[in-house]
Amino acid sequence: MVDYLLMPTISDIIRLFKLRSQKKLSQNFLLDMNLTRKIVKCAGNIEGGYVCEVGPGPGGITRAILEKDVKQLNVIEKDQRFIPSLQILSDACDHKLKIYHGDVLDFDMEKLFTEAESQEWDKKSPNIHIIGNLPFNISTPLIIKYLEAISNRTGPWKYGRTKMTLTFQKEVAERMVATILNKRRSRLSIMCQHLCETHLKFVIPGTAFVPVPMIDVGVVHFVPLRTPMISQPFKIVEKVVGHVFHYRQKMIKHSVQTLFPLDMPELLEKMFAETCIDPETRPIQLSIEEFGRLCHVYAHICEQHPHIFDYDYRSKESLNEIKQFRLNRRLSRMHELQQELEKAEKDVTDKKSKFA
Ligand SMILES: C[S@@+](CC[C@H](N)C(=O)[O-])C[C@H]1O[C@@H](n2cnc3c(N)ncnc32)[C@H](O)[C@@H]1O
Repeated sequence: MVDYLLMPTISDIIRLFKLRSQKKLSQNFLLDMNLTRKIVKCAGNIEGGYVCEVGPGPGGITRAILEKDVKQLNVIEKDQRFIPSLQILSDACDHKLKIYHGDVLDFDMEKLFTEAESQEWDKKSPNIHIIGNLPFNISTPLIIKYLEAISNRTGPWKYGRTKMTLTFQKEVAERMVATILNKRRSRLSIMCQHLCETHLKFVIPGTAFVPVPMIDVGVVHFVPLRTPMISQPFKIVEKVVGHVFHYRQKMIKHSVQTLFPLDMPELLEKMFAETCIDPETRPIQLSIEEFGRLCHVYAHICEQHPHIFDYDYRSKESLNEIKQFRLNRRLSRMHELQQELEKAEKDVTDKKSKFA
């Protein structure tokens, strides 16, 4: 156990190393050990376990993790300025703290846990944990990266259903746990909940951080599900869910259309006919099971038309096609109106000649 009485406090470290927070790295520190301990408590029993902390900064959460007598704590920090103070902590705890200087977005975590005991996927979770007060600017891409790894059972999920306890901007955390019909329901709700039990544990007011950010922060705990709720590859689910929420307030017939070229209307029809979903539903009204049906039909369509998966309605060619399609539709409507007008004029002329 580390004797913190002999260690500089986190505030001392910030002062001694003249560490001014860097906005571009979303540095908002937690100096209150009661809060850092509360975050670590949300991770469950980590004693004797292998932990990876993302963005340790001056080490508030790091200390709270070490207090739990873990077997090994790996930390990944991008800002070089924190490395010397983390090194002091590592020396004080018999080097069970391993420091990695780098960017967590392209860090291969799999290698960190080779000594840990793995568990079969459908058994209990291994004693491996990912914990972090995440930098807000990378928290969404990072959780999407981790969800993809969960789906593929790679990285820390090669060892079983590794749990995560991470912080997010409160609104983002609320989106992750939002259930059907909740106004916060979004792409993140489906992506998180189809792969994990996702719990918002508690909210930390922005005033608890140094410097104080403009936002409050939610602590979210993730436990991967034994069986994903949507049994399709991550990329298919990500694409369908992303597109469906593209027009949040509109009926899904508009957003689902963006998955397909306009000159293949039969594919859009197939999506609704085969899923038995009303095209006038709004995205937040769909259950995960209904998203699953949309993903299955979409995957089936992609098997039959392999180019469909790469179709991007925002590409220059697609936008030109959409413009051309709309122009043609308008021209044909004008043509119909002109024909109706000519017919009406002819009727009037016929009637007039009848009464003359
Ligand atoms: C919100 S602060 C949290 C610091 C500390 N854990 C705490 O709670 O006081 C985020 C930390 O992540 C680090 N960081 C930012 N971007 C990073 C990245 N791409 N990879 C690794 N660390 C990063 C920052 O330097 C900072 O130390």
